[in-house]
Amino acid sequence: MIPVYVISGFLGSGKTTVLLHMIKEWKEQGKKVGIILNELGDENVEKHLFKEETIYELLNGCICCSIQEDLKTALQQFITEQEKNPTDVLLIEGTGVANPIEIKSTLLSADFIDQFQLCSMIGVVDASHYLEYQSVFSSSKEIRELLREQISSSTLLLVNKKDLVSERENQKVFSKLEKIVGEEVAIIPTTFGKVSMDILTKERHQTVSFSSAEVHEKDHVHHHHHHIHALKITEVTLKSRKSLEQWLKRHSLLRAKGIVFIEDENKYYDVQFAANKARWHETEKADTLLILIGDSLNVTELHESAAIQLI
Ligand SMILES: Nc1nc2c(ncn2[C@@H]2O[C@H](COP(=O)(O)OP(=O)(O)OP(=O)(O)O)[C@@H](O)[C@H]2O)c(=O)[nH]1
Repeated sequence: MIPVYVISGFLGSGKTTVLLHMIKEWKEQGKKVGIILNELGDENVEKHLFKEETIYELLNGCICCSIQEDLKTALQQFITEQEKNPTDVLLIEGTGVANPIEIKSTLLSADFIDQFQLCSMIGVVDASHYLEYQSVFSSSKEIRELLREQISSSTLLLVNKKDLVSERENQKVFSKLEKIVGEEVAIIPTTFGKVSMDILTKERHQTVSFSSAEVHEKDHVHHHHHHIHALKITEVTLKSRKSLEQWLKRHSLLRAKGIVFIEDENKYYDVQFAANKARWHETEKADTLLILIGDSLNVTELHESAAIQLI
């Protein structure tokens, strides 16, 4: 049976960061890692990060309606590929708006239960935005419910971005999370997802393998998160980095990522915008594009505004 680790968490919480950390550690141990990535939007802008791994992508994941079918196909492909190209461990990263219960129930279904061993459901929480996302004043009911689902289905919680919060706030987030998951689930504060592999890979299936009746019942609850949209803009040339940051903030986007060309500097950048902060890394020449993700986006208006003010 192939060990599987599922990484879930809200948009921009640090899932990919944790994933890269785990891959690096496993590679150092000589293990071969397979990855299934589920991206919102029909393009995986982070593909360049996984040059050496075998990736199975579920693009344009409209989570609740299609993920299970797509995931089944990807898992079947993975099993077929195992014969030629054996992998020691499989990592699955959901989109920031996926409900991990759907991933869990697929892995525990009759088709796969003998092939995969679900070792842990790792939930990543952004400590610097948790309280805001839980507040009735600053987030929608949908986002609050989704976060709760992501948290309550985890068997290990990483409270990431510890560097951005005070000890007091960290403690507050910790207590709130403990109320949801109880004392059995370890809650570990992290910065850039750094945590020892012993903690990450500790077997936690007592809590993972819940009864088949429960899986069945949960399977039939449909969780719709259709208000969260992804929009792709291609051929992105910008005057300055600042102009994009201001534009993203003005439109209250939850998340943006992509590769853009900055005219003022004559350089290409990989940009990651999460929790109202942008991070820039210079990159090689590439096709430019931006994926924008937000709650109840007005797609037409955004396209028009981007065309006038941005590009
Ligand atoms: N300050 C700080 N930034 C972090 C930390 N962890 C991740 N980041 C940054 O936060 C941004 C989002 O991180 P990702 O790992 O891409 O988040 P994700 O959960 O995969 O995001 P989605 O693809 O939207 O689901 C990136 O710019 C990271 O470099 C952290 O602990 N502290």
